[in-house]
Amino acid sequence: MSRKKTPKSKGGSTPGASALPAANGPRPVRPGSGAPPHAPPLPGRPSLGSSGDFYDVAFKVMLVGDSGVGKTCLLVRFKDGAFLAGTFISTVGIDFRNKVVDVDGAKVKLQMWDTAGQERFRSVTHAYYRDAHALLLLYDVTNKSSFDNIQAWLTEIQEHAQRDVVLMLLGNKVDSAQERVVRKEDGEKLAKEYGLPFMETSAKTGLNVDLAFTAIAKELKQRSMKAPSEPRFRLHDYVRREGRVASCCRP
Ligand SMILES: Nc1nc2c(ncn2[C@@H]2O[C@H](COP(=O)(O)OP(=O)(O)OP(=O)(O)O)[C@@H](O)[C@H]2O)c(=O)[nH]1
Ligand SMILES: [Mg+2]
Repeated sequence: MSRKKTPKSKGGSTPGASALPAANGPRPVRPGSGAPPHAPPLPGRPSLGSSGDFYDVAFKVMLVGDSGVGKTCLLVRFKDGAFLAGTFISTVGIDFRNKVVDVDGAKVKLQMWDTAGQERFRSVTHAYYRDAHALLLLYDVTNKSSFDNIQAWLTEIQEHAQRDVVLMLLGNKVDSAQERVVRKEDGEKLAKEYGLPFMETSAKTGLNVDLAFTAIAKELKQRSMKAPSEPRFRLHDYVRREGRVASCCRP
């Protein structure tokens, strides 16, 4: 996979681009951050997390992609069911949130790492790749350069993440139909090229947000706890079958 040179995204940065602070500079991370997770997956009987949550197994899920594609909003939508409208506050370094989800009777704790898309924090995020069990790679359907940069992100993932990391491509902000510049077909084509499961999402409306995280949780849970008699979970098929299409306006 070769690193593709691409122009800088609007308000964002590319992996491999030079470090340039945002025009108005990043501000501190949003409240609600927890302590960094450190435990490996823990198949077995329920454990008690530091925040008092019981779970059977824990996994680390990392969100990556250009600055402004909606990583933090996607995470907040999944965790709290809310949309962070208003002023864009760029993530500084890395932020952490936990959520325990029920997957086929098992309590799966997702330790979610929200990375900064800005290039100047890239060395911080590099350190976390190798411990991630799953990666959600986002682009913004209203921002062509964030889509063009996916190839460079994949190169970065290949360099720093585990070989068997679960990876999913998400095209976010599909609610912004008027501003859409990346067609769903283009996302599908790219995903197919790299053998990735793919969905379009909206942190604003919640479209496919729970599904993306649930699909990841199912895949990871099966990898660590699958009973011999249990049929194999097929992530691609699940995502294709369950994924919803934005109800309006294809370009
Ligand atoms: N319309 C629409 N806007 C969104 C959506 N998701 C995020 N946004 C907006 O896009 C901007 C950036 O969102 P963030 O979630 O902060 O972006 P990020 O990827 O975390 O950016 P960095 O922290 O800099 O890497 C904010 O103004 C959000 O309100 C979405 O699904 N639809
Ligand atoms: Mg962010």
